[in-house]
Amino acid sequence: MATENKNLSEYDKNAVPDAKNFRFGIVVAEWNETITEGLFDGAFKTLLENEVPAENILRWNVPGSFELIYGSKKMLQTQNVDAVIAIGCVIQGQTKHFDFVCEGVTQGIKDLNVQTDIPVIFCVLTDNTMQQSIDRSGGIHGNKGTEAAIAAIKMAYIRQQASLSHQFNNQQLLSSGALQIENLPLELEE
Ligand SMILES: Nc1c(NC[C@H](O)[C@H](O)[C@H](O)CO)[nH]c(=O)[nH]c1=O
Ligand SMILES: CC(=O)[C@@H](O)COP(=O)(O)O
Repeated sequence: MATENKNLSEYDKNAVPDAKNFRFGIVVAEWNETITEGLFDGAFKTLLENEVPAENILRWNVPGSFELIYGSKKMLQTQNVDAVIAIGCVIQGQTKHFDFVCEGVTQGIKDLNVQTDIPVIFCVLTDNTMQQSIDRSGGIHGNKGTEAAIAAIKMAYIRQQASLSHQFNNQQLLSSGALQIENLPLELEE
């Protein structure tokens, strides 16, 4: 479904997990800052609407979308966060640079999701025109920042549940005697 048939800001609040104990990092690219500030506002307000305390939301700025990769990596490596939202806006110019920035940041954020334990949400507009970006950062098509905040809450919840399930399974195995301490599987680094 294309964005033009979906409002990016619409979501079912009853389908959003309890987020008040989660901590979120938001890395914001300064390129096209009128757009990225609109995306940040959408994400920040949505997290607050879902009872995330403002003090549980950490923001870092980076120069451009390509730097979202390194900024998100250092954020999740050094800060106590349950998910990171990477916010950027890439708009087609006169050259192929757009293609390389978009592909690079897409692959880089994908790699962080594969290689680390913290979900990194892709909130990067890759638009042909400024008007398309305006429409998707609080305009007629809603705000992709809102969509990203909901995704961040849902992925933080999945990470939490997966960790609890893993711990419970180990306890079950221990209490049943099927597994002895000495051969308990190594805990994944948090
Ligand atoms: N043209 C856009 C850029 N370009 C800059 C790169 O993201 C990067 O900062 C630079 O290549 C140095 O490494 N960035 C955007 O976020 N949006 C653009 O439209
Ligand atoms: C995505 C970009 O880096 C691009 O907007 C820069 O513009 P240009 O391709 O005209 O150099």
